[in-house]
Amino acid sequence: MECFVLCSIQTARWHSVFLSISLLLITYLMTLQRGNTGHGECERTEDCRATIGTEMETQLPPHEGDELSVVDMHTGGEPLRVILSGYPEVKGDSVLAKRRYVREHLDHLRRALMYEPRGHYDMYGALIVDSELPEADLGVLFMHNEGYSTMCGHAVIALGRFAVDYKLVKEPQSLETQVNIHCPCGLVKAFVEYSGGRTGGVRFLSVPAFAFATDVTVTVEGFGDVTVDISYGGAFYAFVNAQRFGLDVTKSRTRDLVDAATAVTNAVKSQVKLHHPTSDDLAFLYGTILTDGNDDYSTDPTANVCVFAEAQVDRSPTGSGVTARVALQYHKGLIQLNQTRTFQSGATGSRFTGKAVEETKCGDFKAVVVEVAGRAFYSGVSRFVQEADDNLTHGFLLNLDGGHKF
Ligand SMILES: O=C(O)[C@H]1NCC[C@@H]1O
Repeated sequence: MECFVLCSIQTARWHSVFLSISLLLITYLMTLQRGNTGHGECERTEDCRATIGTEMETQLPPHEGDELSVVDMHTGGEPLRVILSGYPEVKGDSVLAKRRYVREHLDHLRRALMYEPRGHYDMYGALIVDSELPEADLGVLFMHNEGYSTMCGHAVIALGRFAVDYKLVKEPQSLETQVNIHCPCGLVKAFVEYSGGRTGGVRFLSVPAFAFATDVTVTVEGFGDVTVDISYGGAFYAFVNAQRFGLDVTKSRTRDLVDAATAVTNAVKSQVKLHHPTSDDLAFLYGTILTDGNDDYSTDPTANVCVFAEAQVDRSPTGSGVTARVALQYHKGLIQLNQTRTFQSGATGSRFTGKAVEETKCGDFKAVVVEVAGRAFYSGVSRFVQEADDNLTHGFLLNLDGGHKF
């Protein structure tokens, strides 16, 4: 009897321990099933994910000020961050005046979008603005790691698609839709392929391009006297065969190519005075393009690497650089009108084509209209925010040689 009672009590104890463990286990499993997210209304993990997804689309995290929304694209690997919202009104009665305005009053937004943590050293951006030209479909300001460019071919190729896809121009009627883009250097005409409801490759006719000076000798720190050509394709570039530095644009270390090109840029900036017939705003050296030296006409591709702004490396063959290089080749009698050449990026191997299509003038310079063609792709959309107590929110660049830049 005594044993029966004791044994019953013991059995009851075991039952209650078993029951408690079971309850705990069931609660734990239910929590797991709910995703343990705090979204009590969703019963299953998939429902919770869907709920979070919907909320992510509509709800921003804690922040102060306006969000900055963008569409990210790339052309031959070179990024283009197209800014959709977040900028205040850009004042100025011309695209060039607007470029001066953003440099003086809104540069913190360039740094926020181009620099880390939202961008990176080699990020590139486009801000769509109104144009004073009646024939322009849109105006654009270009931005990079140092400031604001006057021309950007890879961006024009991407913006051509963007303008059609985002209905900045009327519905495409034919296999090619024209988009007139007013860049700081002038009106650039882009032609966007359109078929089966999708936009595709883009060709553009740039502003008059000309050889500014050939066989100019400058003294380059670390390399001695170097002979360069200087040409304009909406922006000024110095051109040098990479062999001069014992380098190969497709095989050498990018660091070595950047160092040589940057040294040339510094030398030309300090030793050669540039001028442009239509505006002083255009009269500056944007960068140096190292080439493989294959400038005689050939159906084979010719490679180059463009180092522009503050030692920024173009992943694409550089639309404005191709324009300037074609003008230089034409000036030297190495190519004829309508002879198409293929230009390959030494950085990624991506390709553009380029040809001179018409002779023209730019002030006293004999110039050519150059057509460049390439293809851009979409890579994403983002909504960026800033928190007032984040002291890195305005952007910074990590300097590999030490320190950082804000
Ligand atoms: O394609 C271009 O013309 C541009 N790419 C980056 C540097 C140049 O602005």
